[in-house]
Amino acid sequence: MTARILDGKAIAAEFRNECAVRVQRLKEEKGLVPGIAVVIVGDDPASKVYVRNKAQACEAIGMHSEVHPLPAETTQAHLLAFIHALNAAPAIHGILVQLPLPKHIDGQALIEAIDPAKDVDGFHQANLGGLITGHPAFYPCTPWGVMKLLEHTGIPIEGKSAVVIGRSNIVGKPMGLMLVHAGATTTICHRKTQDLAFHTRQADILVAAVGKAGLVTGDMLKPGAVVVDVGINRLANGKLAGDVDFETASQVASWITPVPGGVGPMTIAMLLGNTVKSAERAAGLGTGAETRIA
Ligand SMILES: Nc1nc2c(c(=O)[nH]1)N[C@@H](CN(C=O)c1ccc(C(=O)N[C@@H](CCC(=O)O)C(=O)O)cc1)CN2
Ligand SMILES: [Mg+2]
Repeated sequence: MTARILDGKAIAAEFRNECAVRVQRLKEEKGLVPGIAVVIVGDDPASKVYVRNKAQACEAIGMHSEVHPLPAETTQAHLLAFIHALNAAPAIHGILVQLPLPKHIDGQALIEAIDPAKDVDGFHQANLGGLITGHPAFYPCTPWGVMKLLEHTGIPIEGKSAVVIGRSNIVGKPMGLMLVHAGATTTICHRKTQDLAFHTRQADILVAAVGKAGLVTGDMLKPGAVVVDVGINRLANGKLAGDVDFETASQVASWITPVPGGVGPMTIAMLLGNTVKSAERAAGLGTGAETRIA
């Protein structure tokens, strides 16, 4: 079998176009421009690129975006005060703090300081907790993007066996919950899992999100599996690689995401979706139902 490519770049572009229409509607009907504020602390080169890409994507669909670069030595107290000011800013509908943060910063405390109604990353405990009942204000962007990619295959999730590798708060755990809500029998594997291949071979849907280049090889897959690679690993030669060994996995899977061009672009597109949703709520438009996953 040679897998079909789940083209995140193209699917993200389609979704951004839908967001652009919603932004236009907000402007015309409510005179409101959705606004996002991104806080970045320090000089992490990859983070700077991601933040720039987010700002460009927002501006391209007519949103207001502001990036607040702060020096690595910024104090926790200053950051908290900064977030409180953004919470109170009426032109800002979405706030995010780019991760990773410098070691002296308590990132979770910053996330908890964001108004959950503006937490467009979906990382606040109120939103992650809301995933249990299926009704968070916002879904975390990466797992929500994965759900959109799965939807694109046209393969029903209900009743399928899903395996997520990775148990982070921002990808693995919310991913598992979203798959459960969609009706998959879901296993979350992680670094303590014994015999990873035993689990992955049961998976109709496999999501790899550990940050270990080439961890999943073709022989670890069930033939015909849908394989979604969240990993973005920078190799010594400067190239990017996913957590999945694309060459061998694409011989066994039915669908597979590339790296780059798979999940990454979806993460940014879903951030736009969350921010537009927040602005729609502020304007009294929409019910939120369109972001439901189950
Ligand atoms: N506050 C947040 N911090 C981080 C998040 C997040 O969702 N919120 N996720 C990642 C970084 N990230 C967005 O912030 C992100 C990473 C990668 C991509 C992307 O499009 N990747 C490209 C490849 C880009 C490259 O060349 O390096 C791809 O996969 O095609 C988008 C967003 C951690 N921090
Ligand atoms: Mg990708």
